[in-house]
Amino acid sequence: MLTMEAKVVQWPRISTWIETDKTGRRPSGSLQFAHQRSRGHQRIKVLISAQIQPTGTSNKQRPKVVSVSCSYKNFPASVLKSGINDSYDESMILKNKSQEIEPYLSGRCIYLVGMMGSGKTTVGKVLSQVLGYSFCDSDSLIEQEANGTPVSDIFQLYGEGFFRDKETEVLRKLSIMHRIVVSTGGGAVNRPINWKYMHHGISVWLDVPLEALAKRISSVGTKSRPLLHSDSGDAYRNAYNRLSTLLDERSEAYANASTRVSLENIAAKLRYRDVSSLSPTAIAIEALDQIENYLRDEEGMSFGTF
Ligand SMILES: Nc1ncnc2c1ncn2[C@@H]1O[C@H](COP(=O)(O)OP(=O)(O)O)[C@@H](O)[C@H]1O
Ligand SMILES: O=C(O)C1=C[C@@H](OP(=O)(O)O)[C@@H](O)[C@H](O)C1
Repeated sequence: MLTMEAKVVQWPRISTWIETDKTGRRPSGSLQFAHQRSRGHQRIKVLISAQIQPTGTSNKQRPKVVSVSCSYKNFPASVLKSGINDSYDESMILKNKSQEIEPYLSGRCIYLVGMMGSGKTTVGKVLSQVLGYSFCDSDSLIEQEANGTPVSDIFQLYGEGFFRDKETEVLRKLSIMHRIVVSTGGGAVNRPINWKYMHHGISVWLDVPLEALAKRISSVGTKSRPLLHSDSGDAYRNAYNRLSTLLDERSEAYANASTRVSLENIAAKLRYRDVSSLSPTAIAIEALDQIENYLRDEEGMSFGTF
């Protein structure tokens, strides 16, 4: 989005006056201007609106512009200039973005990968809803296949190796399916065979700072996450230390994903101090942006004007 902002600044010339509304002797109302320009195969359209109000009773007083907004690619000024600051904007952006991208996915599944607590389930549900996809949690499928035995019990009763085999089996079955957003288990990235299956679709690595992961996990508890479970000590510290070791072991494997969504990058773009204020919707928007970039690189696709 930062690059979009730069593009808006680069082309200040306004070519078309779309609408003007002046009432009575004292002007008030709104002005809208659009500027279109071709860039390669894309047409870029920037829309600038100004709300105008009279400042007093005297006709000599000049009207004042009370707000100026600018949008580009359906991104309103709040996003382009000062970040996403309202959930209505976010929902609209997400909806528009998903409608743009969905046809180019050709039904391919989306696999969310990332550490425990990175938001694969939370963000995955948002994405599936806007794309009109089904949602699947690979841990839940493993539990179903084990007659409802929870993941933590599977680990305890049969060991991690057994769980990993089931995980691979579930990913193999999903790889021939379409139109599903899959939330994978945090360790699914370790086996190369799992990548073979996940590369049937598009994978998205949710890259979340350790502090945020440990905070989220220690607040919900580690009972359902056997690799993090500990009965004693400081929950945050324990989770942080264990996650840190796992991340060291897995970073390279996560980087196999088709795309990466860095919460630190989103927070920086939106000028948030830290990632804890980022909503699942804002993260889903970035995921769609990254998927769009991936599709463009992959196919050299020509997306329509936005
Ligand atoms: N953007 C977010 N902001 C704050 N909390 C979140 C966010 N995304 C997820 N969470 C919380 O973090 C915890 C783990 O999220 P979850 O989606 O289950 O992660 P995963 O499926 O990757 O293990 C849940 O309690 C969830 O509510
Ligand atoms: O990171 C891991 O190895 C694991 C993550 C868990 O899934 P979530 O990432 O959904 O918590 C679950 O598959 C299992 O406890 C192992």
